Amino acid sequence: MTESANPYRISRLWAEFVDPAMERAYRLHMQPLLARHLRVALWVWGCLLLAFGLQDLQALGMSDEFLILAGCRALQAALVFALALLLPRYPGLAASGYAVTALEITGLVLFLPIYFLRPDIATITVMVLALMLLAMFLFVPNRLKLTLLSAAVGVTLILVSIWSKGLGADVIIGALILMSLPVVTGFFATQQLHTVQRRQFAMYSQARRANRELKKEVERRRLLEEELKRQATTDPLTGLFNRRQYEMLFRRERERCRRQGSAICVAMADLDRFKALNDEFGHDGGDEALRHVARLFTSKLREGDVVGRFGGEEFIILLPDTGVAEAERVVERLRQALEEEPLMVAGSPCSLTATFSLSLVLDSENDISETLRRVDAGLYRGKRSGRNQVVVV
Ligand SMILES: Nc1nc2c(ncn2[C@@H]2O[C@H](COP(=O)(O)OP(=O)(O)OP(=O)(O)O)[C@@H](O)[C@H]2O)c(=O)[nH]1
Repeated sequence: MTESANPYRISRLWAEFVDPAMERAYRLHMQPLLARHLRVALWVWGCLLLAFGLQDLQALGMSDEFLILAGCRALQAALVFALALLLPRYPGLAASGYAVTALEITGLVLFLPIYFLRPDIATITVMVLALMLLAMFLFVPNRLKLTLLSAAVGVTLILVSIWSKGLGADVIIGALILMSLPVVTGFFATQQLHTVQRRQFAMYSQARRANRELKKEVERRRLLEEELKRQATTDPLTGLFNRRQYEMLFRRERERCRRQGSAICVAMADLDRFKALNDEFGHDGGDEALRHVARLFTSKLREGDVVGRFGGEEFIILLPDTGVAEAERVVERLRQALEEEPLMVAGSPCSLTATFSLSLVLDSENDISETLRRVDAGLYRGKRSGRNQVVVV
């Protein structure tokens, strides 16, 4: 992957993902946490504003100066609490950062009057502002570039205020150095924190993506395995069990019936004069007829019964837990259904019958081929004596 195509690349300066979509995904992921942290910061901020108001009252009494400062603090506290109350409903306000930035800049503007109204603590005011700048970086969750914008506004405002009071360049430079310290410290500390958080998110996203790919691969392999198993066990033309599978099913059912003391019968069906049908409708028409027979047999039998394709136009039917009399009824039902169900081959109706032979599996027979030898003889008899009938051997 080239550097520019890497969606996890983080800008060194602003500690944000270069890819806007990834940055959006990160902020959406962090939104609940950011909203929670911001709420706490806002409540602390609002309470501090009110506490400072009490201190102003103590120092200034009920003077005009106090009322102006109190008005500024009350307005700022109201805005801070309003955002804190809005956050649970609109957590997106925390992730975008614009609302917090507007609040920070308003806060800095409303903080300034104290510098003019209480000249006795002007130096302390500048130091408090420096602390506020540091707190903005470290405790108020916001995007780094937006916090830097707020800090730049704060520094400019205080420097202009100092200048407007007619103080010398040395004082202005001193204030600038004092302000730079928290801004630089806060900037680099936040930059590191944001970079680490985004790296963690990148690792989390990569792990999630790898997990998704893995799940897809597992599903693909499962389907492939199922398909391979289906191909290994079924006849591709009719979808019926192939010889290997019905021989295995015979052994299993034979064993189960033996344990449970129940009977098991095996039947064979051979389509009558199938060669003629092939000759008349072509090989494709013959295939269509074979699929029709497979569907018909499967639909007329019980779930536990087994239908397989022996080869060509011959079918095998295993009837577990079934005695000869019942098996004969079942097979006769198949014969009649085949005779009666309309079969359309290549759009034309065509009559199709089959000769059936069936037998009970004897105690001595453990392999289907032993039973089939006898069943096959019955089939031969049925063909010779007119076809379209059920022979019990
Ligand atoms: N279309 C198609 N025909 C098949 C397939 N397998 C075997 N056949 C055809 O089935 C026909 C079987 O013919 P025969 O064994 O002579 O038997 P029949 O014509 O059904 O005559 P009887 O069994 O005596 O009633 C042959 O023409 C084979 O080519 C197959 O998969 N598809």
